[in-house]
Amino acid sequence: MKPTIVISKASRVSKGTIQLTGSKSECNRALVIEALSKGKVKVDNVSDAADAVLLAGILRKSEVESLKTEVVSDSGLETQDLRLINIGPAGTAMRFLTAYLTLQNEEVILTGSARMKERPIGILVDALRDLGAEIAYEEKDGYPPLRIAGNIQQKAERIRIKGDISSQYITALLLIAPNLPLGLELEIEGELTSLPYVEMTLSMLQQAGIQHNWTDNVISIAKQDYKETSIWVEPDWSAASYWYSIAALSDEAELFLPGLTSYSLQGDSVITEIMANFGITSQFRDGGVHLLKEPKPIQRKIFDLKSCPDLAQTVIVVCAALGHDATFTGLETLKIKETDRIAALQNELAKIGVKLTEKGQVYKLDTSGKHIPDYVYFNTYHDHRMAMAFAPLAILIPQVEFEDANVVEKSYPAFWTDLEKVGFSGTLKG
Ligand SMILES: O=C(O)C1=C[C@@H](OP(=O)(O)O)[C@@H](O)[C@H](O)C1
Ligand SMILES: C=C(OP(=O)(O)O)C(=O)O
Repeated sequence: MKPTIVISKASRVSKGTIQLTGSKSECNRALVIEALSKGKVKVDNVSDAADAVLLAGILRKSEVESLKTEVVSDSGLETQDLRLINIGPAGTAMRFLTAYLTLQNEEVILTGSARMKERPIGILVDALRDLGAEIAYEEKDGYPPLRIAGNIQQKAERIRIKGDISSQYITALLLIAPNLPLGLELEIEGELTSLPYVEMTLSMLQQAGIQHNWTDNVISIAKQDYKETSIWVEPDWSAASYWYSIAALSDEAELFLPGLTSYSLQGDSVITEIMANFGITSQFRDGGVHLLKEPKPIQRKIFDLKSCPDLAQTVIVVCAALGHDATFTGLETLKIKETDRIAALQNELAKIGVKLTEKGQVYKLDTSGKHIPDYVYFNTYHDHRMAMAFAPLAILIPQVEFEDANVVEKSYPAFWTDLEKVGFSGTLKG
């Protein structure tokens, strides 16, 4: 049995300094760039996020298992060693490695957690096959596990890819582009979701000396060499968002998050603008950001989160907790993340009497039935963000318990201990 954790907070004042770990998104890109640059590019401030630690282990070749498989060759049935790479629940690692492994000179099986086997990857596999890669599905078409042959024989340089399901497919292709013999011209079809993540990829490639051209819906990267440099991974703005919720739900708040800047590569830094609506000012000074609370009536009623899907749970839970009815758009991709985040939000918000209803692509939050019980048990659905987005509710609810204390490790292992620094108490059970 996994331990649960019970969280409470005696006062509604939140003050303290929290040093956040490195961005999982930046770190995973930097690690792939490091590996493909053959050591020319180094990564500085590697994230503690489990997804990043795992990817670092794989790319730096310590976390691999060997699998005995039987193959038929000219001399009959033989046993062959095949590397089995299991990336657990790490979505970016799954997508980035799928592309990366087509360039390596061995055949591998790439798999993940039970949930990963439900997260689609067909769009990326089709694009890689169009380039010339050999990839086969081991179980269900369109989903991991994959058997990736390596040694891509590139047959096309221009390919098309759908942009509205996951930007991670596009990032995966852009990351390998400088190493493709013919380079890459990627034509993005339809609306591009999670746009800041593609911009992050291109900026990080640029830091590594890789130039690109982006005209209309075509991104081109020629075959080219990396420069010798090191890439510094910024602290994680998605993790910072939970501190903004804590400030928003507190009566008084003064929090300092060192290392965060207003010119971050991370689109989730838009949390500063979103939370300004909830009376949180962000002052960038002393080498970080100070969060200060000035209570004010909330005006904004519509939130479009297409560019920052990882903030959806944070913002929706804050609105629910403050009894602020609002409309949300841009949530289409949430159903294929660590869990179906729409269903998970609906189930858990119902525990405080709040409804999230879906009408086409518009989601409405109805807080008219909101109530604050003395105790709530929240399920976490193998989703770190379900735990972290709901934890600030302990400011309003005397005791909140979470199904799986370890779930936060995916992106923010120190989350529970950091909460203690600002007056929360946490007790592990089981
Ligand atoms: O590229 C990245 O680092 C990410 C892109 C986003 O995914 P989608 O592009 O699938 O929305 C985001 O939700 C994920 O947490 C990280
Ligand atoms: C969606 C997320 O991660 P991934 O897709 O990398 O599993 C996330 O961290 O919220």
